[in-house]
Amino acid sequence: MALQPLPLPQADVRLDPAFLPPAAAAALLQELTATVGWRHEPIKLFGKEVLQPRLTAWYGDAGAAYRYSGLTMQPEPWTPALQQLRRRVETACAAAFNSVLLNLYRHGQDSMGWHADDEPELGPAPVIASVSLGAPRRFRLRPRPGTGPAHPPLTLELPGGSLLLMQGPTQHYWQHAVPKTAQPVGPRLNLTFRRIIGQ
Ligand SMILES: O=C(O)CCC(=O)C(=O)O
Ligand SMILES: [Fe+2]
Repeated sequence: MALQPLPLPQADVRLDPAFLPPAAAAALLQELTATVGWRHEPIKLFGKEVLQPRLTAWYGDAGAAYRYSGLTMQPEPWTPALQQLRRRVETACAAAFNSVLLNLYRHGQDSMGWHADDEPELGPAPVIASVSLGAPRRFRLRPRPGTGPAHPPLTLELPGGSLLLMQGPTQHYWQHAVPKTAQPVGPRLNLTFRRIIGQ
């Protein structure tokens, strides 16, 4: 299959629900779950430090540092499995990436709140390629409050092995989220490949 565009105004979002063959997706999920250096990072929420509702890791080229809360964060070096996936994603997206953020949603209570990936390090039109492994979870898109187009929110189900590409003006005009679910769901591992520009 190939990437198919979603009909959203002021956005360029494309989905391939079957990017990785099931056996390859299952093997990669198993390998990454076991070998990635997962962290449980705190975030500030309304002035209080709480743990993020998911585990994270960050890999990339040595030059792909980014600033976060006044700290310069250095990525872990690419593992062979992540490097191979990066090349495959680059070919499918016709884009180059120098880092990947991994999120492990351990169960239905792990989630990601509404946000846009619009950090200055990602440049004016970020290209974000998102690979999902494991349990399917809902992925929501909504117009950015204030600047987004008048359009209802959209809910997608991202299955294991899928590839979602967000590029062009998407991060300017839209936000996305992975809501919690009361359903019993197994772990889901998501990788967002990014290009960090200019140090
Ligand atoms: O888990 C997902 O599908 C989304 C992850 C995401 O939005 C991010 O890492 O910025
Ligand atoms: Fe995001």
